[in-house]
Amino acid sequence: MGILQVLKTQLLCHLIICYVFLVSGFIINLLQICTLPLWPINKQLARKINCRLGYSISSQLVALLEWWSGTECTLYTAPESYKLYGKENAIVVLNHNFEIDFMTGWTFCERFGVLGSSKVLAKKELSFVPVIGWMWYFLEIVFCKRQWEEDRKTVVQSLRNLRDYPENFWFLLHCEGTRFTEKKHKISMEVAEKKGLPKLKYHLLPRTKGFCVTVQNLRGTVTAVYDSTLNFRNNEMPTLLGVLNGKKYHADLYVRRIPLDTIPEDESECAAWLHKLYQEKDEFQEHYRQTGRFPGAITSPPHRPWALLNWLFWVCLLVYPLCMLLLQLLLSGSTFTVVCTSVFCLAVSVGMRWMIGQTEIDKGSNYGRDANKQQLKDCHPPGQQDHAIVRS
Ligand SMILES: CC/C=C\C/C=C\C/C=C\C/C=C\C/C=C\C/C=C\CCC(=O)SCCNC(=O)CCNC(=O)[C@H](O)C(C)(C)COP(=O)(O)OP(=O)(O)OC[C@H]1O[C@@H](n2cnc3c(N)ncnc32)[C@H](O)[C@@H]1OP(=O)(O)O
Ligand SMILES: CCCCCCCCCCCCCCCC(=O)OC[C@@H](O)COP(=O)(O)O
Repeated sequence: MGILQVLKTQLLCHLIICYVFLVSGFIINLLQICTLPLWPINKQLARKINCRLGYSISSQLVALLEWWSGTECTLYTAPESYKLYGKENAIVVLNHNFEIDFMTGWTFCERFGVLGSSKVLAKKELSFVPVIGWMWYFLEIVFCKRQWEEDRKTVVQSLRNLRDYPENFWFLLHCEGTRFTEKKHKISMEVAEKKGLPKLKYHLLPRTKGFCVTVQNLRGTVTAVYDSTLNFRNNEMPTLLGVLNGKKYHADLYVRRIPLDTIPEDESECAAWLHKLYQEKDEFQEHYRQTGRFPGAITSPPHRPWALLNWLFWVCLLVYPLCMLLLQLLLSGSTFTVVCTSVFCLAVSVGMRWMIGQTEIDKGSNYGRDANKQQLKDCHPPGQQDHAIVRS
């Protein structure tokens, strides 16, 4: 192991990275608040400014993945589709199996110049995560409680707001609605069985409502669906802590560009279309499992330097004052100040660890596991309900 690799595993480095992320994030959140008076005067300008500010936060995670951990991101796609990436609005349908799939998605956004404007249908809980969740308010991210009756109105309204968005954007949908676990998979396949749908081996059954409503409301704004299937080589199960420790992973993403006008307008046909898409995605994963690659040509988009430059800018700006502060603190000789600062640093570290915990699958929600007992009941014929509940 080289010196650099050892350095990457050091707690001090992690603390500095987290400090830079947090402090720069709070500064940017503050700048985003400063754009509030601009919204009623010049909404499009406010949106463009927020895209740049948002970029300055999310690109730090891209820099961490690309430059710190050196993770390789390979794209399998048709050359004729490749030409259009970044030049049109698109809905991205992505499997949800990995703790860092959001970072990998962001890395592809960065390579095609749509990172600042990228959107997602995200669970409401993420809006409370400091820095990223707060940044998302200003980027008009669509949040859902994953309770359709409550979500219907807000999701439709938020999608309609995106119709005149001034920048090209990719709107990400994890139609499975939650990350893959064996338990959730088992329950989800029980639902599939009851609905007479073919079983999926590598995916949970997709929830169709979010997809159908997105297609409906963004028709005319978005030109294509990017069916994206992600996997990592050699059965790697990447984690954010692994990335922070400088571990190099190998992401493979297979993307098919599907023109939006080929997707049925009728809701039940649209839902059936999505179920069929997930069956195809399952076959691609099977192909990957068997051959170690996806079908199609490899057309890896080049690295761009901007994420790294942005990160270095914040490091230069924030690390020097930190050193001065710590030096002054030590020289002050006040035990009280030193203890208070240590407690403060400890609290920040705990907060940071909590944020990282948001990405961890084993700390994930019960959605699709226990929370959907009622829905499972609805799918079961009378008499079989208790069995399903006990197993959930
Ligand atoms: C060239 C490169 C291309 C691509 C690059 C890749 C990516 C880059 C793109 C963009 C990046 C942008 C941002 C990335 C950054 C961060 C993202 C990080 C994470 C955020 C992600 C999340 O938060 S995921 C969780 C929230 N999102 C969703 O849930 C979306 C999917 N869900 C839906 O659409 C739902 O329909 C809903 C949320 C709108 C409503 O939820 P609800 O639970 O009420 O669902 P339904 O009413 O649909 O559910 C009931 C139906 O489901 C059946 N059911 C019951 N139990 C189960 C079960 N266990 N499993 C499956 N199905 C079940 C039930 O029978 C009902 O069936 P119906 O037939 O009646 O619908
Ligand atoms: C350079 C900085 C290093 C420090 C990084 C701190 C990062 C904090 C990141 C918080 C961002 C959270 C995005 C997580 C996305 C995600 O994957 O959410 C899960 C949901 O889809 C589904 O949840 P679930 O139902 O629980 O599976």
